[in-house]
Amino acid sequence: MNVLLNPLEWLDILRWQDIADILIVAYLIYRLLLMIRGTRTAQMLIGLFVVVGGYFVAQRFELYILSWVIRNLLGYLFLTILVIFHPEIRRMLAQVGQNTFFRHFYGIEKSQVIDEIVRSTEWLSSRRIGALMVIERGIGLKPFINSGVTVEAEISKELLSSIFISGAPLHDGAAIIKDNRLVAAACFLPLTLSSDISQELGTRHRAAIGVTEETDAVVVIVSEETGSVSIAVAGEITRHLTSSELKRVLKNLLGGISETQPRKVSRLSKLSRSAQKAQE
Ligand SMILES: Nc1ncnc2c1ncn2[C@@H]1O[C@H](COP(=O)(O)OP(=O)(O)OP(=O)(O)O)[C@@H](O)[C@H]1O
Repeated sequence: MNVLLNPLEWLDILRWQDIADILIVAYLIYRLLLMIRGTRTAQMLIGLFVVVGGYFVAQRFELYILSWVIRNLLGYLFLTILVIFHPEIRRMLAQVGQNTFFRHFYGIEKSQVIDEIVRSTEWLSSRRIGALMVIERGIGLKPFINSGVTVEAEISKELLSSIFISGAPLHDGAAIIKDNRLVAAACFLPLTLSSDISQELGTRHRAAIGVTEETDAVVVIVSEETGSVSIAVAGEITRHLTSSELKRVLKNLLGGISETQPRKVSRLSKLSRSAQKAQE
């Protein structure tokens, strides 16, 4: 195909499929950029572009050894991308599966679990008992479940609360909820390495953010120091929630409305309003 055609000639040979093709690819790139914006993946992607750019420069100036080295490196590019971006790829695929259309096939009913979680956080927060509750969504949490102690029990405010009482054998670590059941406690989660997080937040909050960077889980945190309740999702934390705010956000995230994008504290009211509308 002659790429030096003038714009009118281009219009002549362009099929509707080509336009659809371009729009789909542009949309996918846009979604990808949205997903990685502000994350360490964005920095890695820039690094990758620098290497690819280096290759073209080396070719242009006939630097044969450098070209050879970069060409061999790029040979592993596909594998490298899979390894570097595997959390994003998993999250992206899970988001596709969580699309409202697909939800109709497996309809998640979590309202009772949400009530028990909220009642438990109220109880824990009023007594300043630290807690970390991870709720599995699309992406399996098996490695984290395996790091703790199997529980396999029906969720109740009493059970959840008693797990975190200081000195209880399972209080240290995270409780994991899967398919409306408490499956494990005392689980170890990966800590986030992000430097954007407030210095006030210690390892409990860092672990909550860490697991949401790698998976699409929703994490509820009660601070032992302040009693403050927070929620973490998609690598973002929203702090100082009241019980009704927590309930609304959990309903929004687990109860049917697709909300998997990173959110910030300032988005809470918007999030809550949309959840409220959905309830009406
Ligand atoms: N990687 C981890 N996985 C699971 N739980 C963890 C992890 N790291 C710390 N925790 C939990 O957090 C507790 C320590 O919390 P720490 O005081 O350091 O954090 P914090 O964010 O300041 O929370 P708080 O506001 O409750 O004090 C540990 O006793 C443990 O229960």
